[in-house]
Amino acid sequence: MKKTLIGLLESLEIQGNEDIDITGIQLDSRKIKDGDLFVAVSGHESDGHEFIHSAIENGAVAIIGEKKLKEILSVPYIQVCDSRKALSILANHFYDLPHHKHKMIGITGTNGKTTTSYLLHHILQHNGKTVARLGTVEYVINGDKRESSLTTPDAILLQQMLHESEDEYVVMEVSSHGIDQYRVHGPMFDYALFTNLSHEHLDYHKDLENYYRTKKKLFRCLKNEGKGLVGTYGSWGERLYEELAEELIPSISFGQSSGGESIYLKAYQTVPNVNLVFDDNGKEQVIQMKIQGEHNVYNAIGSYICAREIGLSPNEVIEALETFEGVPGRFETVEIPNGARAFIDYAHTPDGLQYALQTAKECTEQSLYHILGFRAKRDCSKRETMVEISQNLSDYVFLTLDDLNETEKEKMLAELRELSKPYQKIVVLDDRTEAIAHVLSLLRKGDGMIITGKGPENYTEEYRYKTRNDKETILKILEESGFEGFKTSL
Ligand SMILES: CC(=O)N[C@H]1[C@@H](OP(=O)(O)OP(=O)(O)OC[C@H]2O[C@@H](n3ccc(=O)[nH]c3=O)[C@H](O)[C@@H]2O)O[C@H](CO)[C@@H](O)[C@@H]1O[C@H](C)C(=O)N[C@@H](C)C(=O)N[C@H](CCC(=O)O)C(=O)O
Ligand SMILES: Nc1ncnc2c1ncn2[C@@H]1O[C@H](COP(=O)(O)OP(=O)(O)OP(=O)(O)O)[C@@H](O)[C@H]1O
Repeated sequence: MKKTLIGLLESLEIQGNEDIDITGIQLDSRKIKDGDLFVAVSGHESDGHEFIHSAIENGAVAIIGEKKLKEILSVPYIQVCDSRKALSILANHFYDLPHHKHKMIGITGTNGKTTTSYLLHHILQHNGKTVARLGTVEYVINGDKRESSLTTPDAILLQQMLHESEDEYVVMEVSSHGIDQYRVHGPMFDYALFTNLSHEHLDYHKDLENYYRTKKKLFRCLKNEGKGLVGTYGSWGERLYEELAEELIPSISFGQSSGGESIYLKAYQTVPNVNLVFDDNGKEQVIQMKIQGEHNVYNAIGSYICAREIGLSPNEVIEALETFEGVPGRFETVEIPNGARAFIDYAHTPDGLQYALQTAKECTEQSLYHILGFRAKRDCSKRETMVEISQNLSDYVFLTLDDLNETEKEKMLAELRELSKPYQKIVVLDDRTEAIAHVLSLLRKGDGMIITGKGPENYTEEYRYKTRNDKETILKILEESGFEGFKTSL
């Protein structure tokens, strides 16, 4: 790709005569190549403006920043009000407004983004459409899988992938960080889907009101003909739906009750599998899925409504939903030959944990064992509530390590011990894989073990078992114990 600086600046409405070629845009001075434009942002950890010289040394031919510099640079410097916003606009233009090529579906909410994006991907693909999917687990473009760096990639990577993608549809998760940092910006979505909102990321947003307002901004990124799809099974969704109506942003709701919607849930069952009965424009429909849990009732109906809005028939959507196998690390099940079960789930918020444990409890006839930890340097204010939920819904609780995020192990263990103090049945174990081995040795017919927090994510710490993640650990221990014929849900 090649664009002129002045051509790019026109999109920012800044005058100038810097007639030089720009061959790439970078946010990180370490990634700069000859001919790139470097955008300096005032970050949360460091200040991008401090890396301007290093960017120039690495080959940057122009710099955009939001601070007045004390010196004159050897390359043009353009000062803007907000570097991240400018970056979003520039990246969009650099890659020729690639959202126009696709039907774009943005999914936001505290929980259920990944699951809903997988459901929609599956429904559309099952019906012969080509689909890109961007989110926490991976980025899939033109059928190729790439490692995901952030749930919502930065504006440069996002626009680059949208440009590269030849897919008709793009289903992407939009995090509140992504919205706040203008990784998405401007009218780029055909559909914006809100799943729910609950306690999460308060280290970043400070309170739920700010968190909500940030999520709501996604609905300002709808294209002219775009539509909002709002889960109203929680009070924040109800509020959002009302506010969008007041602001004349076309949207439809999905939830438990009929508030005049054309599609609404009539009844459902959550275990052994999700079964839904709902009304679609006066006709009763039934879906029998392979996945479990009340939360997946809402994820299924949200994806159903989106697929119907896109133009698929009820049968086309239902047939696809009934063949959906599940999402890696989202209530993934391992059937142990002695009649016990293990569940791996990515729940890392109080609300998600409530749903995950409730589902595990419903799937377990005897005792339920819960193994959980907390990622260090992430919203600590949710930890006490999560421990309380675990204490209430499981019979035995084991607190162990999650991603330490460069925190001292002893410091984290002390925090876990403090959290466990009020509860007698909570045990703190420092090796996640040993905690799994210990609980596996206790499981009898009818018992369940649920491990939450990491889903399919790989360990960042060294443990006794040299496995990469919770699922691998379970399978390795079962193999070593001589169990044969165990079945996994994915
Ligand atoms: C808290 C947060 O959101 N941080 C994001 C933010 O980083 P930042 O503002 O703190 O950047 P910084 O590290 O202070 O550095 C400032 C600038 O200096 C630049 N720099 C830095 C060093 C250097 O040598 N040269 C250089 O140019 C950096 O590239 C950056 O542009 O902007 C960066 C560039 O876009 C992101 O990579 C970074 O995500 C970090 C890695 C992160 O962990 N983010 C998480 C919290 C996040 O965004 N998660 C959400 C999902 C959450 C969820 O729903 O679970 C996501 O969408 O992934
Ligand atoms: N609709 C929902 N409501 C509440 N909890 C949910 C819902 N869907 C999933 N969960 C719970 O949240 C966990 C994470 O689900 P999922 O990955 O789909 O959410 P997410 O919004 O993508 O989260 P993240 O952005 O952190 O990856 C699941 O493992 C489950 O425990």
